[in-house]
Amino acid sequence: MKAHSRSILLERNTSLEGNTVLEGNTVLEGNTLLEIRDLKVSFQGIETVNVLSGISFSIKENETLALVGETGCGKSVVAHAVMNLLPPESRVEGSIEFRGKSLLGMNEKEMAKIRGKEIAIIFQNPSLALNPVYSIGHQLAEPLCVHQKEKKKKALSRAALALKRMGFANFSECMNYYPSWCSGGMNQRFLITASTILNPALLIADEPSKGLDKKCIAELEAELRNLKIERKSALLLISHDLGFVQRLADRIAVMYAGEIVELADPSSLFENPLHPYTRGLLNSLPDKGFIPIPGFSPPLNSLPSGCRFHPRCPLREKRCIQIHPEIKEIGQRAVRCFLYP
Ligand SMILES: Nc1ncnc2c1ncn2[C@@H]1O[C@H](COP(=O)(O)OP(=O)(O)OP(=O)(O)O)[C@@H](O)[C@H]1O
Ligand code: NI
Repeated sequence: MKAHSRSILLERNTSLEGNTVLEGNTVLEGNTLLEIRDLKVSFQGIETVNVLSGISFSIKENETLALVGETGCGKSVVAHAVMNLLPPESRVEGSIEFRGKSLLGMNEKEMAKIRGKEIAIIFQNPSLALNPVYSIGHQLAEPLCVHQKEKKKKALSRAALALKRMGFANFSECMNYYPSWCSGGMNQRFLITASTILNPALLIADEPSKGLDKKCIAELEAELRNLKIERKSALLLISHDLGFVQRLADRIAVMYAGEIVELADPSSLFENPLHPYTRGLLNSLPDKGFIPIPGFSPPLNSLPSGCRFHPRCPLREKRCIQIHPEIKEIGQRAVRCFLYP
């Protein structure tokens, strides 16, 4: 079966059966929705900084893939590259395909048709993403008018229905609220309603749980799970919160200093982390004793030679200092480390 020869990082649709990914111990069937291949992003300023190097991964229909890693490792840049929202001073190489179509080659008009409708994003700061001068109802109805040419009245009633479906018992009242009247948690839920009102095949959520209290995080988690189960959406989930990611993701990609160092399903990753950085990251969790990884992530404009993690790695060998390791596939997972030949 061709599916056996596929790559774990890049799962191409090579057979009519579609591809499979591991979800815990169960196998998910589905077609590849998003495929990122050897993505490189640099920013040109006084000096050129290579922010992403050789990022490759794919997301299937209905799959949740999480990107985790310390601040500044490049998670949001991946999200912005997919949405074609990087600033003009950026240089992008590699390929990003959505349903087999290249997103990088698209002009703004073509991209506008995909944004919101096929791929939606929840940005890192919900209060900034909602417009303060329009009511929630207006902001929810607008994409329906723009993308689906819906009449205002019908769009408003569909918007109210979307809020009801999102679990707002007082959905009619919510339609008239303004973002400044509402809590961060509530705005985050409005934003998810707005982002998913057009039923996108892929939702990108950049730190959706940031700044929310425990109750709001639980609600958010239930909503994201709902999107997956009821609407069959795929999700690219970016988060610092490893517990949140563990509960929601089908696969987790661990990033360090602009590259993926490990990719695995949550139970393999949490029970048997392979990369020394992943091990360090897990040991720094409260229930594992809060042991921080010594040192800091290297600045992206002066990366160390060899393995980017070697200055902080307790297991480094001579070759780690000299040679940059490639990412290698081991069964259903992938790791970038010489410990795994
Ligand atoms: N427009 C830009 N110009 C120059 N450098 C940038 C630009 N945008 C991002 N960067 C740099 O790219 C690197 C990756 O940033 P990014 O926001 O993707 O990190 P992140 O992993 O999302 O971090 P966080 O967890 O804090 O959100 C950072 O070093 C950042 O300073
Ligand atoms: Ni970010």
